[in-house]
Amino acid sequence: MSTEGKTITCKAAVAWEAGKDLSIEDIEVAPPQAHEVRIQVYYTGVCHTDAYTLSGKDPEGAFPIVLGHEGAGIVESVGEGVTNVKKGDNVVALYTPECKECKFCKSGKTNLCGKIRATQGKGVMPDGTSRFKCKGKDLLHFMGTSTFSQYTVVADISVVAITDKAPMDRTCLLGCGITTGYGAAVITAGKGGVEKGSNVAVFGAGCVGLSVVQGAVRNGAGKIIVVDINNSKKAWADKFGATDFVNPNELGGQSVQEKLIEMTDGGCDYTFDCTGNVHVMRSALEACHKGWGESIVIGVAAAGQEISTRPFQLVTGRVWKGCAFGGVKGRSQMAGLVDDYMTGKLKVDEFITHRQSLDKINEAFHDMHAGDCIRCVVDMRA
Ligand SMILES: NC(=O)C1=CN([C@@H]2O[C@H](COP(=O)(O)OP(=O)(O)OC[C@H]3O[C@@H](n4cnc5c(N)ncnc54)[C@H](OP(=O)(O)O)[C@@H]3O)[C@@H](O)[C@H]2O)C=CC1
Ligand SMILES: N[C@@H](CCC(=O)N[C@@H](CSC=O)C(=O)NCC(=O)O)C(=O)O
Ligand SMILES: [Zn+2]
Ligand SMILES: [Zn+2]
Repeated sequence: MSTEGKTITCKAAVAWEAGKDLSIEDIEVAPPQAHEVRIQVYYTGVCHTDAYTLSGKDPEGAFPIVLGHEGAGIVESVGEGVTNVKKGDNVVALYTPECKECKFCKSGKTNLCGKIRATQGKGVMPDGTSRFKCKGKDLLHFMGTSTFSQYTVVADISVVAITDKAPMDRTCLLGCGITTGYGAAVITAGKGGVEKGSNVAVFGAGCVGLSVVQGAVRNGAGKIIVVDINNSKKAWADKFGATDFVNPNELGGQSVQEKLIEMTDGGCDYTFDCTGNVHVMRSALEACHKGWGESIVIGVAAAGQEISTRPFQLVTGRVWKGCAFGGVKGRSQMAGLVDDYMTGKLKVDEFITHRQSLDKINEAFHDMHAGDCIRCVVDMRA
């Protein structure tokens, strides 16, 4: 029996309040309105940003909410006026939408689309309302995607169709972590990616950091130095093609920036913060080469946290920049990433260290904090 045009009751992991476990609930998901798409979510990754918002440290975090933003699934139905995807398409949800017509999209300078950012940040659909209800209460949407529900509704500009040949338990990870790190290295850094032979340091060897390493390898970087406080990450760094590993806690009196400057004859051409720690961000900037070194902030830091350095660091030519979703334009560039995955040019499977079913999604959050987890994929149908 078709569910088109009807409210669907399904399971979802609801965050009722900050700092508490998610609760598996039956929720009602309303049909998609004009320019909206209802997706049956098959798989979702759990990203540190979900944990960050759940912790209560996100200034935009509000509750109750359906978190999750790293999801793949199949379009169940579309609202009026939707032309970019159709019922039955395999899709990836995009927390960085691409309308192709706003000032940002047309600028050619950024992947940040401005069309629905304000409502997305408030946890509602572009018309200002929610499609989720539980126990008579509206639930908020998260990052325009809310993939911790078996069905979700997203704006049509927040979804991209991909080949049905690609396994969804892998493509879900292209919805955030892998794309973010890889894009930061091949799109955001420099003038279109790190150049061949350049020296790179990656702070934090999680899914995002290892994806930066993957991008740096792809672009033929010289030294690729992974910096992490967890020695077990050395094996991971090696696996993805890093040339060196530094544990900042094992440098005696030397600072990590001094160590990296020493290792690279004056400093790195590119550094990436993939930790979300503002002190690490400072080290990453100061480890850059005088005159041209660029540091890219990817990590998300809590409300109230600020970065600082001596302005002299910038006066003498180091550059601080950052990116969301790696600078990748989801609707235009996702198919290329999926192709790269399917043809063996982009590692994805290698990031999956843990798997859980929806009813065990809180375990996925615990896995994430355990130190041996790169990504946990949650099967939303189990
Ligand atoms: N800008 C964007 O678009 C996106 C941003 N993010 C953000 O990127 C960050 C990384 O995400 P993810 O890869 O999933 O996170 P992970 O926690 O998996 O990776 C972070 C790594 O950094 C290590 N680390 C922690 N402190 C330090 C330190 N002082 N020096 C060096 N390494 C350190 C951690 O070690 P340990 O294992 O010991 O904790 C861990 O290996 C998060 O802040 C996340 O919110 C994520 C996706 C998109
Ligand atoms: N509400 C948060 C925003 C945190 C943030 O920067 N998010 C990234 C994506 S992180 C993915 O895992 C992002 O897309 N930023 C651009 C944006 O427009 O939000 C906060 O205020 O800290
Ligand atoms: Zn994420
Ligand atoms: Zn736009």
